[in-house]
Amino acid sequence: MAASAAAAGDGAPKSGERSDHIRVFLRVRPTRRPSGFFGLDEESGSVRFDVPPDAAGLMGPNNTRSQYDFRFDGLFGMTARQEDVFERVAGPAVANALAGYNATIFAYGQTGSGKTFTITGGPQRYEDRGIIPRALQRIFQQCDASRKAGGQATVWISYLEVYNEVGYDLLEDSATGGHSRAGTVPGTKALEELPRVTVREDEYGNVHLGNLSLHRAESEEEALNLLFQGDTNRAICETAMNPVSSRSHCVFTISLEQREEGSPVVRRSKLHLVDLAGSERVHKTGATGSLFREATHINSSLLALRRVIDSLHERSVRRGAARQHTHVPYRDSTITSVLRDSLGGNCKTAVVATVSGEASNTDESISTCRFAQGVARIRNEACVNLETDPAVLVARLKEQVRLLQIEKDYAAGEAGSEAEIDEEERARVAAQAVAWAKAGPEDARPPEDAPMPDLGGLSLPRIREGFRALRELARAAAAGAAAGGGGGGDSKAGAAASAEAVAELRDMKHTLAQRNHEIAALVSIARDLREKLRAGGGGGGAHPGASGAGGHSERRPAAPGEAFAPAAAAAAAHADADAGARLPSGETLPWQLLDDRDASRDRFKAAYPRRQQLRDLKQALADKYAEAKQGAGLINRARGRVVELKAAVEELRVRRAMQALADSEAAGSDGTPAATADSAPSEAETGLLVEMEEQQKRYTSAFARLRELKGEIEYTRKLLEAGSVRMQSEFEAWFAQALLERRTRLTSATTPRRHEHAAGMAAPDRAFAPSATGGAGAGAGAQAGAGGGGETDDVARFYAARDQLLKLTGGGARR
Ligand SMILES: Nc1ncnc2c1ncn2[C@@H]1O[C@H](COP(=O)(O)OP(=O)(O)OP(=O)(O)O)[C@@H](O)[C@H]1O
Repeated sequence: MAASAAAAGDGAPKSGERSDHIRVFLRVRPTRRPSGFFGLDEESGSVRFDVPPDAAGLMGPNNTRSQYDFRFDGLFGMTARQEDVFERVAGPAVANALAGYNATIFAYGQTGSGKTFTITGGPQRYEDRGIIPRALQRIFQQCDASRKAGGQATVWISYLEVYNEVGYDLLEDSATGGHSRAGTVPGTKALEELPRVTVREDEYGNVHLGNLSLHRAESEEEALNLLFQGDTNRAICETAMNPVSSRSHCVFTISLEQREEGSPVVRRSKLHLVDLAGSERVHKTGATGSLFREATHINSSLLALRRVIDSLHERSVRRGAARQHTHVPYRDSTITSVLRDSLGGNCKTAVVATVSGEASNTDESISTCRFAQGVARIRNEACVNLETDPAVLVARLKEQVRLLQIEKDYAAGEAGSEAEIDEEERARVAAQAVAWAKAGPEDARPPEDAPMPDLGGLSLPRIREGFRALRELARAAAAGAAAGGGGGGDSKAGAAASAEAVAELRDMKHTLAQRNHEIAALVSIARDLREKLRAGGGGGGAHPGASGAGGHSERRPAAPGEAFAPAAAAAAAHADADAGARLPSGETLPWQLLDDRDASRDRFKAAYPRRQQLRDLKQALADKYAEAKQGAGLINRARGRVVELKAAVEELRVRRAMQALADSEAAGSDGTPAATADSAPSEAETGLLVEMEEQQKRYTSAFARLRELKGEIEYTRKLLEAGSVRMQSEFEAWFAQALLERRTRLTSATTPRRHEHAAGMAAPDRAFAPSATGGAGAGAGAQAGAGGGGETDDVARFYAARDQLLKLTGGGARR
């Protein structure tokens, strides 16, 4: 569904508006080499950096300070569990979103400090699930509970990536499984193929994200599928991108629409979960040339974020007109536009500042803490977003019109048949009238909007019967309150009827016309609203106060033992190895082996740094399946045993009853008192009952665990799938690069060598022609193989042109 999401929410009735500071948390990524330069006091939330004089160089050449103090709303040390982070940071945000407030959580920190781990989770274990999957679980639990109570709850998902100031929709076509380009993994795309999202601000300052698809998720599983789909697209895009430039912000948004049973009031809210790009200063990226310019460009969006934060603080300390006129430069970058409401607007926001505890990162860690302190000074004005659903109002007014029509007909003497009604009908009408009179709380009259009783058609006998029932009810109620209650039934009422009826009829006609007019106006408002939404003002336009936010994925030089980065892939394939292409492990794959794509893939897989991670996932999945199988066996056995025990208890009870009968007969004959059928159960029976209870407990807990396991298996399976897709995509990138490298070497070789190679290399390029099952995934590389050697030259030219373009645009283009 292509729509657009709207941010902010003017026009909606607002209630419970509150001004809150943005909450800030600090999380330290585990490391084997902590610097020891900082201490956390979790109780007070304070952090102290004490940089020894001999390490002052880490803080820059002109630094004279050695001690830095910061205060947070909460601290998470190196041993903090994902579960704890979720409960403290996201638990309140999820509760706020469910209560109708917009909420945002964003992670800020240098590359590799754990932003993605915190927001999305680790790719290795179920326990490493981050805030997004846990938030989805909690939200769907609540929605299911409210649906069971008769309410309505709808969840929508969108996933935005902001790269180089351009927004991309990571979920386009997810609903249909997506269409990938030839050679990429099905359902995934290269970034440039994803639809661009436009950011537009309306006259009220509301931000609209045009062309961002919103996907309705009926269940937690569907929502997780969307998350994995978006993450996979993100990973594939990273692979295909220039490794150092692959820095982006990502915003996962959960939109909620809730209504309690019978209420026309709708609560709309959004929860934005944002993974920002790495915050390290440009010189640290080690980028040069066009990449340096690109890094600067990306960094500028975070600088814009800082400027917004500073302006918001300035605004908060000013008074009167000066305050009103303080300019907040939201429009300076895409991510600040998207986050507009989350910063200083209608939203409850929390920030997780992530730092790495190693000595070499001390300056970045302090800079991250400073940023968080700035954010903590911002106040947001959050309110519950309530709207009255025009459709429900229209239905209500229609009902009023229907009743007025009936009354009008009656007053005009056009009521239905006057035939007498039988006993059964009389009882039914009386019951309807009494039920209507009793609707609503005790001792109160029926609520004004209680639907009128349906007497089964309007006729005098029915109306009389209804009134009679009401009179009896009133008399019964007034029974204790002395005599003289009711007004005598008949007499004068009929006399004045004629004149009054005419006047009443005129009033009713007038009211009827008014109601019809109101309905027409409301229908027209509803239609306009729908048109506006369709016109791209925002699918989320229905949702007040929306905004997005960005996450990030940065490619850094791979740390020892870390996953293989596409950067390494490219560098590896370019490696100066006469003998062949360099595999991610550093080994060499002989050029000739590239002729055999499958064999090359096997070698790549064997050398793939995330191979162990995939193996662990497979093992975890197998373990969980085994546990589920064992649990199912336990359940079956417990259930079988309970059935057996029940039968045994039943048999003992029958025996006991028969014994009691025999005893009572015997007592009748000799005069001793008889045992009764409900005499105390025997020891054997009690033993059976105790065992039955135990088996039932066993059954219940095994069943609960099995239900949990289902979720764990599903999630682990998705992690494995995502890991496999990523490996495939990295292989495609590496393979395309390796083929290109081989071709380049061939063309630059000496004539005799060229002959020598040419004999063995015409085939390889043909061998690389994309097949139905797995063509080239890495863009240009894919084309390289598409048609043999000539086209490979085209690819070489393409790369040269691309490099030229990158130089000219300062990095605007990306592969
Ligand atoms: N608290 C943690 N516990 C265990 N591993 C962690 C933790 N935080 C991060 N990691 C691991 O550290 C590595 C880097 O983390 P992550 O990718 O989340 O960093 P990031 O800040 O998002 O980096 P980037 O800016 O490159 O996206 C990952 O392998 C991740 O699994």
